[in-house]
Amino acid sequence: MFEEQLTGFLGHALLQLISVLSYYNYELATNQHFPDDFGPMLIENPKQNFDFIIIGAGTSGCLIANRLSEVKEWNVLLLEAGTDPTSTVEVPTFFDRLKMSEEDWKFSTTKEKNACLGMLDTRCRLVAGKMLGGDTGISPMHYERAFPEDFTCFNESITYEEALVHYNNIENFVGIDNVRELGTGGDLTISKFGNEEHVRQLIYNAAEELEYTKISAALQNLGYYDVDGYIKSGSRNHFAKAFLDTTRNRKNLFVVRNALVTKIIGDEIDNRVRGVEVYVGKTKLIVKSRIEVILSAGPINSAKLLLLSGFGPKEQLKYFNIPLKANIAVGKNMQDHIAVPIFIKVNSSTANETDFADATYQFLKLRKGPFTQINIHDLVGSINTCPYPSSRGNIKIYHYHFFESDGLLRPYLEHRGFVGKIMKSIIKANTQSQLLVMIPTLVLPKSVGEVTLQSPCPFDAPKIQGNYLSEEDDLESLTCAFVFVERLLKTKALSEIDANFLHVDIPNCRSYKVGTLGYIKCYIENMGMPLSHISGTVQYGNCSNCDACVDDKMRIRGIRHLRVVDASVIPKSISQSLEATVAMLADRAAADILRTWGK
Ligand SMILES: Cc1cc2nc3c(=O)[nH]c(=O)nc-3n(C[C@H](O)[C@H](O)[C@H](O)COP(=O)(O)OP(=O)(O)OC[C@H]3O[C@@H](n4cnc5c(N)ncnc54)[C@H](O)[C@@H]3O)c2cc1C
Repeated sequence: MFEEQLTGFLGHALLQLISVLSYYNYELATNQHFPDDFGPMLIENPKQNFDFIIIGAGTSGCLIANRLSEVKEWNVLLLEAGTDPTSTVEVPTFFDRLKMSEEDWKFSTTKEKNACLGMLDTRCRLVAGKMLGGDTGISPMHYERAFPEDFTCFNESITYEEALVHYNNIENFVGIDNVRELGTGGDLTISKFGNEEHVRQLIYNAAEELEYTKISAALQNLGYYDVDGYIKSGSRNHFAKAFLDTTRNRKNLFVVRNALVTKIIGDEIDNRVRGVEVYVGKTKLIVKSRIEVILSAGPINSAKLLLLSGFGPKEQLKYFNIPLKANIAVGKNMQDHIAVPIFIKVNSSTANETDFADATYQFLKLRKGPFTQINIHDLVGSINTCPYPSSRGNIKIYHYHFFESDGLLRPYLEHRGFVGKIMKSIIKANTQSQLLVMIPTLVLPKSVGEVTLQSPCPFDAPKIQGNYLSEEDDLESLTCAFVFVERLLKTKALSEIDANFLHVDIPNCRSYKVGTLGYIKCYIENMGMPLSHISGTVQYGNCSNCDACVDDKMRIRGIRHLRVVDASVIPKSISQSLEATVAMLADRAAADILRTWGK
């Protein structure tokens, strides 16, 4: 079945690569980059004390573990629910195939009212990486610093100038196009993807006709650009590789896989956190921390774990009979970027001739060629639309290109959860023409969601109410972006390839005339989907009487020795992708920990 679906250029090439990998049992995954699994030793002796326990070896967890274990006197325990990234993670072009895999937490929202209406059961799928490296193992690897204006949400606790120091600490840009002056001495190698498909030049030309010129690595806020990526020598440079590799020989960093933390434990008398309850495989352990517990489980799981441990809204915890430790607004204020894929039929050929065997050889032997690329997803437009434009651009447009009868189209649609009729209509169109997908994404949404508990059982998924597009302004913004894409299709550049809007058969929108405002809104509500760029669930703030859960040092308010360091603390969606900023915050938190507890 899987093989039948893999037709089209990349589908064939993918199949070839997979068969070569399995025939030769080719090990692409690089677990030799990581410290050994300390799980068996921890089970044998759980009573040993650690100075720091870090929950989650994702983006923030790997970076913090790296920084803290630089201090030889500190013993650092890093607990990760997932395992080592597999071979698939290594190959950049497979980035979209990791959704719904074992390396994805596979979350979904409750039934939505204004978005994802064309998805199964009207639930939005949310993706989150479950492996060493976390989301950096599952994302398309875009690396973008936030804009100075994005820092207003930190209430002046973090200035752009301070952030620049930490961005620089992390980055190691290799290549010539470093106009934004990214750092060059850090652990995270960043470069360009180097895709040169003909169609991207046409998109650049079309955007230019609408006065959005090509900008270099987003030096300016508005325009089209080739985004930077954390890719190193043709492979994904996820954060476990970038930040755990150099720690391999340290004797004071202990990394445990298959370690699901189920509770943060402490003393009510002095409001002090003292360790965690964790299942290593099936073995339940209590592990103690001498200095701090650092929660870096990502924006959904960090909120869930805090709630399970008694840090959250009083009423909710009472409902689940969880003893209250701090009455704070955990789980409220969930922010995300929301996107709408617009499918476009391309009737002229835009394909570059590629030899499948050659592509496979190029990747396996030389780490070059199409497998080192992420389709044309590294081509990004940053534009401004009504009704509330922003100087940083309120809409990003991402791109994807499917060749005729492309076998990667079905998994693309399935992983996003589209209902059968919608899938069928798009796949049918693809048997006759190539498809270009333009994906306008609202990066500064007003709608706010919430993460709560489904039950007090730590093994149950949390309840996630996305509330996507619940604010009318958000729907208006995406409607304006949709109209912008229609204008792009009318440009001279895109007329050359006979690019036309694909009329997708969306059962809920059949009563609308295609092209009317009613149709566009219906299209957005049905096809609109989140990008899982989630933040805000444990929000940061420097005020004493507000919904902030952590202070400006990311410590849980009113609680000692517990910090939250991950995407959940960012209080408001930022206009750029999140990883660079999440890493910047982790580097800043590590510096603060070193200042506070260092000898
Ligand atoms: C599909 C996708 C694509 C994205 N694309 C981009 C992009 O291209 N560029 C960009 O800048 N941003 C992107 N983002 C956003 C960005 O990746 C995230 O905001 C950021 O990586 C989050 O980092 P984090 O440290 O908060 O959490 P994560 O990186 O998610 O790490 C959390 C880790 O904690 C582990 N964990 C969770 N619960 C427990 C527990 N109870 N016990 C033990 N371990 C636990 C998880 O398994 C995971 O490894 C993307 C996000 C997703 C999901």
